[in-house]
Parts: sequence; structure tokens; C-alpha cells
Amino acid sequence: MPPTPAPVWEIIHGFRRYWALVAALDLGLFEALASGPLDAAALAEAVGVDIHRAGLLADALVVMGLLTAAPEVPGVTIGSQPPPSPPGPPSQAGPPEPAGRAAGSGRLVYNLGLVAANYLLRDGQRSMARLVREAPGPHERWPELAETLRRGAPSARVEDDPGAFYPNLARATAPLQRGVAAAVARELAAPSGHQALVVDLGAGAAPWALAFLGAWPDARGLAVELPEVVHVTREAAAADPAGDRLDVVAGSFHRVELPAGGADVVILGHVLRTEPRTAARRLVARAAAALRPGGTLVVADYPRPDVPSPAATTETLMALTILATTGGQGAFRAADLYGWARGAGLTPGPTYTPLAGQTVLTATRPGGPSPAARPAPRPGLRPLGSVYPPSESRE
Ligand SMILES: C[S@@+](CC[C@H](N)C(=O)[O-])C[C@H]1O[C@@H](n2cnc3c(N)ncnc32)[C@H](O)[C@@H]1O
Repeated sequence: MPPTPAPVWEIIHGFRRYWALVAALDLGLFEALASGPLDAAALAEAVGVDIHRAGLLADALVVMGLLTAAPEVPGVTIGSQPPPSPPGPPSQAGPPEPAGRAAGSGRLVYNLGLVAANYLLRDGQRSMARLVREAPGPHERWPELAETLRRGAPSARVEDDPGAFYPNLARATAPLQRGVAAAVARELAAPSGHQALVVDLGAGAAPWALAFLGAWPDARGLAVELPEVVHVTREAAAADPAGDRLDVVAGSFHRVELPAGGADVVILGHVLRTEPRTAARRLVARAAAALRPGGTLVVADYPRPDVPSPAATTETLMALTILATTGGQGAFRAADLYGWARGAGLTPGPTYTPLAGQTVLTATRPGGPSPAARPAPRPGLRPLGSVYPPSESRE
């Protein structure tokens, strides 16, 4: 007996699911449900789409686990009521079907699921709403993937025109990364006895630098970002209460002068994966040279797993995205990073896995305060306190 073709359908459905989600975001469908459940008629009116089409999109989102749908409870008013029946004698076809009626069922009432409530509202604290469009990289690169793999590079690389893609990506990724970065910052003790310096290379909207400055109220920061993208870093700093402690420098992290031996933390947030291996190794060495004794290198990324498995879907597909859209080599492995860090004189420290597939690797410059004053970091995977403390959670 051949196996079921369901896995192939699932892959095709991935395309459909993605575009259904994009449509829902474009229509503001999640916002329409943010203040409570609506029946199909009210939802249709809120998103400006006729009831049949809006209902079908909502049903698809239910199937995808982003909305819930339950039959209306008689006597309970939810959102709008169905529009009154048009005046005049019933037609040959019988009375009009009540709004929102699916064949054979009662009227459905739609509600936001927990994932949508937490991640898909545009102004949510950890919103991924903008990231949905940006995360696959420029969409037009995907249909040419076979040719890209043969040729060794896409027809246009993101880094050829950083101002076209990175500003939107940087803004889109910041809300989620801010929570991750704050959780990591809580794990690292703020140094005492001097004003701490936090350096963020390829800062984007600076979720990492600003989270550290939020956690370490006496620290100052230095964010480096490309001239084509640096307005995003400046915008983010201006909007943040800790932003007046962040110096923003326009330039390449390969060339900008860094404070030799002056930083307590250097962050490489999602930048190594797009660099060719020799450039990535050099960048780790630059970051290491900027650390003072006892200082910590923080690398947040999606390292390629040693063994592919469904459990490693996120990081494996992220690596493929890098190949499809940039001149990078499709991500590095954790062992590569530790090799580069050791080569630069650092000692590997704890590793955290804040979100599915995402790994935060640390390495420390030997020396600094005695272990009594500051516990020596131990290598190995460490649980990270909740990325979202209960008080911030909608769940
Ligand atoms: C994926 S975003 C990551 C932003 C942020 N660090 C984070 O973790 O959310 C990568 C950022 O690195 C910046 N970048 C890429 N190459 C760079 C370079 N040579 N020098 C400075 N920044 C660079 C891009 O402009 C982009 O904002």
C-alpha cells in the first residue's frame, strides 16, 4: 500500500495558509475581533468584504487554529444581529438564508484564538503582524530557488540594496525580539563598579540594545547599523525611554571603530547567518576584541541543526531562506560559532533557546570580576526564565 498523499497536500496548504493569513492581516480581520466575538455579518461589515467571502476566510482561519468558531447561543447578542429580511413577498426560492449560516449549521460566532490574540494584532506588544510579510524574505526570490541553488546565489541579494528590505524587516522583527532580549538581559548580571557598555552590531530597530539598557538602568549603549537602515535605529531609540543612553553610529560592523576592550556585552543579533563564513569568523573576532575581561558575547540566531528533523523545522527553513535571498551560506552551526569564539580567545558560556528554533549563544572573555562577585558562566543549555512574564501575558 502506498502512503497517503496527505504530506504533499500539507505542503501545498502551507502556501494557501500563508496567503490567507496575509489577507486577514491586510483586511484588519484580527483587529475587528480584538474587542470581542462577532458573527459573520458583523465581521464582514468590519472588514468591508461580503458575508460569504468574509465567512470563508474566517473559516479558513479557524481551520488554521487562529480563530475559534462556535454556534451562536440563542438569546445572546454578539456583535451585530443578522440584517432584517428584505420587505416583500418571499421569492420562489423560499426565505433568504440567515446571514452567516453555513450549510446545515446554525450561525457561527468567531473569536480570536490565543495565538492570534498574542502575536497577530498590529499594535500588540509582541506583534508578528508585520513580520509575516517580511520573514520569508523578498517573495520574488522563492520561485527561482532551483536556479539560485544551481547558480550559488539569488538573482538579486538582499545585501545589494539593504535599504529596500532591511528597514521593514528590522521594524517587523523588533517587537518579538524585544521580549527575547529582555529575558536574556535578566539572565546576565549587570556589572558593578563601572558604567556598563552594551554594543549592538547590526542593531536594526535595536530591540537588543534597548532591552539591555532597560534592564541595566545605569548602562549606556552603542548601536551600529548600515547608513541605509540607520534611520530605523534612530527612530526606535527616540521612541524608547532608554534611547537617550544609546549612541547610534551609521556604518558597517566590519569597519566601524569599536571600543577596544571596553564593552561589557556585544550583541550579534541575527547578523552572522547572512555573512560568508570567513566574514562571520572575522566579525566574531572583532566583537571579542571589543569586550572587556569578563564581558559577554551574545549571539542570537537560528543555527543550523546537526541533524535535520521535524523538531528543527524553524532553523532549517530559516537557513534555506538565507540561501534563497542573500549571498550568505545558509547559517552556521553552534559548533562553528563556538570554534570562532574560542579562536578569538572567548570561553563558551550558557546557551538559551527562547523561542522555537531560536538559540542565544554566549561566550565570555576570561578575566574580570572574581567568581565570588559574579558567578562564572557555565557552558551548556540553560532554561531561560519566561520570555513573557505572566503579568505581560494574555494567556
Ligand atoms: C535580521 S536584522 C536583525 C536586527 C536586530 N539585530 C535583531 O536581532 O532583531 C539584520 C540587521 O543587520 C544589519 N546589517 C547587515 N549588514 C550589516 C553591516 N555590514 N553593518 C551593519 N549592519 C548590518 C541590517 O541592516 C539589519 O538591520
